Amino acid sequence: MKKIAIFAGDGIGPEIVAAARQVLDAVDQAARLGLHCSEGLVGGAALDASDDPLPAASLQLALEADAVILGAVGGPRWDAYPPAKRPEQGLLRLRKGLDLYANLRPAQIFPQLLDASPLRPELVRDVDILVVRELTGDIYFGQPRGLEVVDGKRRGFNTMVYDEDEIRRIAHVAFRAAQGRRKQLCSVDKANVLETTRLWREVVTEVAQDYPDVQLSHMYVDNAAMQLIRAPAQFDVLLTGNMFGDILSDEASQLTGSIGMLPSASLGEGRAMYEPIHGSAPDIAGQDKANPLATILSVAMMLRYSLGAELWAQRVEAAVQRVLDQGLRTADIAAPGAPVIGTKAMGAAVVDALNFKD
Ligand SMILES: NC(=O)c1ccc[n+]([C@@H]2O[C@H](COP(=O)([O-])OP(=O)(O)OC[C@H]3O[C@@H](n4cnc5c(N)ncnc54)[C@H](O)[C@@H]3O)[C@@H](O)[C@H]2O)c1
Ligand SMILES: CC(C)[C@H](C(=O)O)[C@@H](O)C(=O)O
Ligand SMILES: [Mg+2]
Repeated sequence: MKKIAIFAGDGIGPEIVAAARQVLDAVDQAARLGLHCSEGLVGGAALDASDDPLPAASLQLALEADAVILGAVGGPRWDAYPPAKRPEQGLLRLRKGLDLYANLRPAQIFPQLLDASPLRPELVRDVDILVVRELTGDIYFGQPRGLEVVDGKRRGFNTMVYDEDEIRRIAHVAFRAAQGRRKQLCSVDKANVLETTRLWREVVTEVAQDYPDVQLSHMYVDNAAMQLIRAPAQFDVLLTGNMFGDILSDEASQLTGSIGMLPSASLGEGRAMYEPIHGSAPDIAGQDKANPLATILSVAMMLRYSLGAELWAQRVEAAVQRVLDQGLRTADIAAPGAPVIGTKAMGAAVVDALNFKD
């Protein structure tokens, strides 16, 4: 038996997770994986119930699970909460508590959606990028941090910090990933200005010695942000820190047509969480409009990385291709004026496509 902890979270979280759960249940039944799924609270939903965005019981549930699925957290309802009590802190503490330092965010082009990308089809056609984002360090977690009043003036401060071990372990993940792909790794930093990322560049260069078959390049983050729009097909694996990875992966999602298409795996030693890269989308929450495919593709990543079910991962990915082939579109990936379907119908269509026999 494999234990799966599910945290739907806030906003569109419960809607996209319900759709992904249907897919997971269908696979579980067909493949006899023997999954045992338990639901827990994180984010705003947890704050409402317990005044803590990550209650101890939720962390425990995640620690005992073989894998975790997370929808999304946050929303305007909790915006005025102090920083440490915001829903997002629940997610960050969950990632840290499970030591999920490697966040893999694949930006893969679906040929059916070439028209949905704001970029010209010839620019994105050959895009296949894996963003490897460090997830438990950087300015997100550095101390000291805070808000204070100095000489009558309000001041906010955070600390960007990486030690060499943190950089080395994520670099190894990225090099190994590159070995299984096109063997090109671009490490993104701001080494011209920031000490942390100067160390980043040094350590990544040292780690490269262990991977002579991988071609390493370095790029400043401002240039990388520009190159992702100018010529995105030049990238294979993009290795970067927590904050740059957050921003660049949202940017990369647009190459695919929508942030609603980008799944992710957050991996540690023997632990893993699967989460779409997008947020709780308060503007469309509760309206059956959200695209559940990023979450469904995250389930495919879970089948691959945590459940040893590669064949079923491929079947889920093929089912997503099939619904796109059928022309089924949620609003975010539909051409202007074209018919759209809702979150529930998209989830059901993927389940149907799973059962489809050629
Ligand atoms: N992993 C997470 O839980 C996570 C990630 C990002 C943001 N957030 C939180 O979510 C809240 C909203 O943040 P935001 O608006 O900056 O980012 P967002 O990703 O929630 O939404 C940005 C835009 O993308 C759209 N969008 C996002 N996911 C979509 C989907 N599946 N289908 C269709 N459209 C989709 C939204 O409607 C919105 O217009 C904030 O509280 C933020 O902190 C959480
Ligand atoms: C909600 C927030 C903490 C989170 C992050 O910055 O990591 C989100 O933007 C993401 O990309 O998963
Ligand atoms: Mg983000």
